[in-house]
Amino acid sequence: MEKLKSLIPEDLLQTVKTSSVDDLLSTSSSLLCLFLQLPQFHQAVSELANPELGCCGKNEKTSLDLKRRGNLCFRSRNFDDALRYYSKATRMAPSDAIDGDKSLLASLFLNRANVLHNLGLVKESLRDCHRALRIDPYYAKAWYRRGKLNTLLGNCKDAFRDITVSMSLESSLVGKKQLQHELKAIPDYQNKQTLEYDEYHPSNYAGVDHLPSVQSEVKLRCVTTAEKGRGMVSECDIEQASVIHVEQPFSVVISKSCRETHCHFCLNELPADAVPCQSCPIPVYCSESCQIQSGGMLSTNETDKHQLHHTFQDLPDDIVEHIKGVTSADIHYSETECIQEHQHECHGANWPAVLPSDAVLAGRVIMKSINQGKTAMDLSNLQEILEFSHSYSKMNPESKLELHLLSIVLVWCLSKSCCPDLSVCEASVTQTIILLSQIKVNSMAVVRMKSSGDFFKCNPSGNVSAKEPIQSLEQIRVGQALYKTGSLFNHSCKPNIHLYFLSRGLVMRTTEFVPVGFPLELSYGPEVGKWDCKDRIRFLEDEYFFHCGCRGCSQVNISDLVINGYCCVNKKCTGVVLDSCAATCESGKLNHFLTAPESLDHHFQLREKVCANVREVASSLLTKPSGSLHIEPDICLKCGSRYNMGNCHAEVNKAWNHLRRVDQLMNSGRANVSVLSDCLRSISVLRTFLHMYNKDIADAEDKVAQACYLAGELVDSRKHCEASIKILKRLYEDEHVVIGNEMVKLASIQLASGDSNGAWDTTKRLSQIFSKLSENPRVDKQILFSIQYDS
Ligand SMILES: C[S@@+](CC[C@H](N)C(=O)[O-])C[C@H]1O[C@@H](n2cnc3c(N)ncnc32)[C@H](O)[C@@H]1O
Repeated sequence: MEKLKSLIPEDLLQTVKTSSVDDLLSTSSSLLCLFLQLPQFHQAVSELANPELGCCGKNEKTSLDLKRRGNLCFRSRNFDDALRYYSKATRMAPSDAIDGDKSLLASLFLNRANVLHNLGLVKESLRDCHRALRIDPYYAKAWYRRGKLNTLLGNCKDAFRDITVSMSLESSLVGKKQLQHELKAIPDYQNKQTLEYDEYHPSNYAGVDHLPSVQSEVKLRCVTTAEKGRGMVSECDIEQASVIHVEQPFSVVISKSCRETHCHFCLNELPADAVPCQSCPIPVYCSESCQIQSGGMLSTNETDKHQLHHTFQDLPDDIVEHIKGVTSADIHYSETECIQEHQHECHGANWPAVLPSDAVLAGRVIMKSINQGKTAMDLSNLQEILEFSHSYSKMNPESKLELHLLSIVLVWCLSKSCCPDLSVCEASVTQTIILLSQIKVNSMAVVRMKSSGDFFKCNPSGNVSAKEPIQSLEQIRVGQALYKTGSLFNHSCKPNIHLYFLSRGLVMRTTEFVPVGFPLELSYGPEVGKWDCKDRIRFLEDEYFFHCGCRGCSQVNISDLVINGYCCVNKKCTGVVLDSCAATCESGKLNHFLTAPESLDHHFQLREKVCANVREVASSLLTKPSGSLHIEPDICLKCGSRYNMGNCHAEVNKAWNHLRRVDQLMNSGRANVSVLSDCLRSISVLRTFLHMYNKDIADAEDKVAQACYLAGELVDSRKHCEASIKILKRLYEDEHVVIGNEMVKLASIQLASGDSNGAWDTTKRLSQIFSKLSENPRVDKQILFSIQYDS
């Protein structure tokens, strides 16, 4: 993009950077005219769009080379590396490539099945045998391995049939004899039931999670207001933790950082036997079901049924039926289920691998609209059909230029690599710029909760030393998706709904009781308690182009008063002192303070139900009549004492620098007892100057807990972790996920120190928190596991 930018004359550059949405046809036209005449442009885009110049096609030679390396690793019993090489080789192998007298792909699946078997991954290994047999039904070794694996799994009837098929394909007498021996070794198969269905058939191991149902009584309505545009409100009273909305995405794309670790369709973590796209090496899927729904084809060789009968004519009918059952590609999806979002990307060109996720997502939206016959080939009606809002005119100049360049490149790439009818003209570029700006404000990051390391692997008996970092839950961004109705929910820094994802699906639940007529709002990122008010406002202006006027940003709340607050000079006073920056921001809210409409007062009282000692922090402010409220910098909000901040900023910064250094030492595994005394000194400095509920102290306590844990000082570790939780409880509501995350750490410390009763209680509490927020089986499973382990 930088190269393209340098080709634009200064006056055109300025016109583009200062353009409004009404100027887009003209700015797109001028840029297109310029670029289409320039050889440098043609060279740059042909490297992206021309499949001949791309490196995103299958490559037999590379696949064979990877297979050879896999074989070497296998021979030296380095199974982990062998698995990696074989998996890479399956991605590069063309479906028609032959190695010796076998299909390359089938032999790779069987080799990988051997590795998986050696790694103890029996089910995964069985699935790979299945894949090999679907491609080559006459693959004796694959039938043999399948038989061995089925024996291991107790599927004796299947094992008997598999080995019988393998024996019928074996030409040598010695081999036949040996297999006969194996058959006899299968435990009393006649008396064992075979599985009702083949558990390892592709149609039976779809990785996609099912979405819960919306509560039947829940009714939502879309309303439009001058401040926020469209938004969703409740048409009835809605109880806390009700599922209010579920939705599959209009379009979705995997994050670049997760391309090797997560399924490109359902976005769940990849199993060891991931399957590649049939036509290109870019995506990998957790199962055939995801592979097909994404637009790929099943790796199969629809063998002539006649020939099958002929080859296996001496075998009994039930075994021939077994062969047909195992080798057929019996997995069907209706046209609506096959989303085919990837199909246009697998022509070998580089652009899907190189362009940013936003652009790949835009490409998917465009191709979906074209394939469904909804948009013209100059995309002129794209904006109307999508109906997403956008804020192009409010974007910063650099972003406007970026969007122009990206749109021209994307339209060119789509047209040259997969959709020749798509016209590269000012209309299509204009619509693509609008689409990209819609993606900016409407797309959601699809996230997953991930625990660091094996969850609670410490021994509850307490005799395991704490060498690993404390267990914690973190969110990872696995994809980016557009949801048509989901995008109508506005933002609030004090949200009343929480969203989570199951596979690609979006689920929204209320986090509190929502009265009829009240807006249903989620957080786009910043939340009261997590960020201070000015940072939240700045973030939303930069990323979403609006000035937030939610109740968190327009009404005084305790969290915003204390989050960056200093303590009062009067050591007996619990009041809070604000610096000038925070005081300006908070006093701006006073106009709105206590002016909420009568009908909503009850709701606010519920929200502001804070424990007595937190209310005390700003008690004078909270008890004064709204007209006489006044927030001044450097003055305690409770007792009015003046605080000369003097060098306290410098002292606080110095303490933080110490703590950051400890962080680095911990990350490089060099935390020891001597760094602990540094930590404790720093905490004590922070506690001298900052208000007791300042978020910085909670963060510092968390770090110190981690350092103590690594140094084996488990009693102190627990003390600091609990101190962090205590502060978080002042800043957030009791059952906020942030508190849950800190409790995960506490439970892990308790387990390591042998306090199984404490860990049991903590785990129950955090399980309650997570179960209110999510039905994500991955998170629940982890929590459940810890409970079972401990009990
Ligand atoms: C995902 S859309 C939400 C739906 C949007 N209101 C509509 O009409 O389509 C995000 C946009 O809604 C508006 N918005 C959302 N939350 C807001 C808030 N708290 N205050 C002001 N505007 C808001 C902003 O324009 C933002 O860029």
